[in-house]
Formats: sequence, structure tokens, C-alpha cells
Amino acid sequence: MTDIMLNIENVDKFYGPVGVGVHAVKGIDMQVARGEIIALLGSSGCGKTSTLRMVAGFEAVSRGRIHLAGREVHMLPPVKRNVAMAFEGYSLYPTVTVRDNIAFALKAARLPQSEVESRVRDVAQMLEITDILDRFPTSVSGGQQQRASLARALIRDADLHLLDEPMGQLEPQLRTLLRGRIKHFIKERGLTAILVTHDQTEANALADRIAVMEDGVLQQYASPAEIKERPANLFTGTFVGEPPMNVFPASASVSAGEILLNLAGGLVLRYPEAEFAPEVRQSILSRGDVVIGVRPYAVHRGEGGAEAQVVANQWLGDQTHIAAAFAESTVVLVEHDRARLSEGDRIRIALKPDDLHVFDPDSGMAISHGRGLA
Ligand SMILES: Nc1ncnc2c1ncn2[C@@H]1O[C@H](COP(=O)(O)OP(=O)(O)OP(=O)(O)O)[C@@H](O)[C@H]1O
Repeated sequence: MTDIMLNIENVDKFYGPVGVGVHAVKGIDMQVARGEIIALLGSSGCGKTSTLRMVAGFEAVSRGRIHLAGREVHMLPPVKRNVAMAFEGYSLYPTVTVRDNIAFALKAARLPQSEVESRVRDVAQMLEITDILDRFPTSVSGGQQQRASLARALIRDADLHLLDEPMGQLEPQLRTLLRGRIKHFIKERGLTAILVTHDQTEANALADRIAVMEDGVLQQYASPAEIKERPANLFTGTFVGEPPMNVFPASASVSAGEILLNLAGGLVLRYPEAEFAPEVRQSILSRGDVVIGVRPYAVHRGEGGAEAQVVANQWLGDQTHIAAAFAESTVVLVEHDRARLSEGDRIRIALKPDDLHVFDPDSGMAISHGRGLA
């Protein structure tokens, strides 16, 4: 049986009166296992910070319940929840050194001095802030303050660690280095952590599971690989993945043993019926109108296929992004080598059944991924 550390049950957040105010979080259900790292990922205003703050106790829960480590906590004040939190604006105490800021909770818990010292040393080394430990917060940079705040949270023995955009102010190189170290630190100590981020690279690199949010709704809660391979709906399909998934409206029909996907501009993709499982065929054909999605890495140039006309070709140093006019829209392809293509060149592109994601155009829900049902 999984050991559940956090259980968020049907939680809503209204700013203002329930049912009337801003409905920032809508009926979220989420469980986090002990030792798991979760990323709350979504665009600005999707409700991630509100969710985190309700778990921490800084915002009241409008509806629903939250259990942490077997205790019902949603009515408890923050100090009674045993949660450690690092977030922007959660300022360090200006009158004590960075070292004393980081050590504060451990000293308050009366841990032996030698243990406090060694734990501060470890976390400071991990976050590359050893050299500023004896300075005061106002005399260090924003990025250093952010790491000190992160250290202060990570050093604590808490049931849950909440990290809100913990690396937002750091240089990309340092962020890449620290991501790996922070993950190792959390895993080595068996901590349970929720990270809020709008950076999908960070979510993919750090998290065991990603909770994708949009418009206050939990859109999908799954491992990074599953979200990429089996997006639950058009939103996650197009939000997660860089460059984003290509999507095209299509109407599906069958003719002479072939499935036809009729795209805009009279473009028709043809597949032998046997390329799709019977239940997938039936599901697609019964709807007729669908949206098909294909990841840029899965679009291949070659013989056969459908024609597209290059509108842009960019070499990014390690990969090429090609954009081409296709089905009265644009298709983006990623290739690993430099492509000798100019604007206006005609290419043929193939979309394999294995790489097609099919969605319901009304609900946005996934119908199939590759040859199997969603
Ligand atoms: N105190 C508040 N009063 C009224 N509305 C609020 C308040 N705080 C947040 N909101 C609204 O609730 C919604 C969700 O906000 P929230 O801060 O949780 O989103 P977010 O995904 O964390 O965004 P960001 O990444 O920009 O911080 C937004 O529409 C926001 O304007």
C-alpha cells in the first residue's frame, strides 16, 4: 500500500464569498506519497500558488479537506502543520546572519550545536552559499537570498517541504546545477516536497509526478514521461513539451480499407485500417470530427507523406527547428542535424500512426495515443 503523506480532497479556493468571489482553485483532488517530489506546473494565474498556500495554511480552504501525515490540517494555523516553506517574498530575518537564518528552526528545536553546524554546512555547500553564511541578508544578492531561504526550508525536519519558484532568480547555469543537487538532497533524506514552477524543464528534471493546472483545474497528474506520451487532454498536450505539440482539426472517414484524416485545405492523411486497433478506429470514426496532435520530434521529412512549404529554418546549435505551411496552418519539425532548407522549399512530411494523438474537439479529452485508446 502506498504511504500517503498529503491528501488534498476536493479543495476549492474562492477569494471573496464562496460561489461569488474569484474561483481560483476548482475541486482539486491530489495525493502525494511519502518521499515523492511533485511539481505544480501551470501558467501565471492558474492557481498553483493558491493551492500551495492552502496546504501551508497561509490561505483558508473554501471547500474540501487537507490531510497531512494522517492529520486533518486544513483548519490548523501554519505553525501547527509541520510544513517547511520557501517562497519569494518569504523574507529572511534582516537582523541575523544568513547562517542564523538557516539554523533558526533547528536551534528552536534544541538540536545539539554540532548537529546544527554540520547540517547548515551541508545545505550551504549544496546550494553554494558557504561564503555568505556570516553576512546579513540585506548585503547579499537576490539570488543568494533565495538560496538562503531555500536552505532554511530544506534543512528542517518537516512532514512536507513546499518550494514556490525556488530558483526563479538564479542564472540558468546555476539552476541546472542546483536542480540535480536539490533532487539528490531531497531523495537522500526521504523528504516529501511540492515545488511550484512555470518552468517545465524544472518540473521534468525534479519531479516524480507533475500536476498540470490551468484555470484552477488539475488537468493531469502523472509522471513526466506519461504526460509527454499520454497527455490527458489538448491542454496538457500543447502546454507540456517544447516546442509545443502540433495540432490540426481533422475529419475522419473510411474508404477502401483506409482511414482518411481530412485536414484543412484538402490535405488528406491516409492510413491502412489495420494500423489502428479496432476500438481506436471505432472511437475516431464515430466522432468524425477530431483534433490530431503530433510532437515536433515525431514529424519526419521523407518520401511519400504530405506536402508542406518551409517558412522558417533555425539551427539552434544542437538541433534544427523547421516550420512549414501545412493544412492551412503551420507544422513544426525538430531535427538533430543542420537542415539545408530555405524559405519556400517544398518538403514532404510523414506522420506515423504511432505518433498521432487524437483528441475530442469539444471536450479536448484524449481519444487515443498512437495505436491504443487513451
Ligand atoms: N488575494 C487574492 N485576491 C483575489 N484574487 C486572487 C488573490 N490571489 C490570487 N488571486 C487570483 O486567483 C487566481 C490564481 O492565482 P495564483 O496566484 O494561485 O496563480 P499562480 O498560478 O500561482 O500564478 P503565478 O504563477 O502568477 O503566481 C488568479 O486569477 C489570481 O488573480
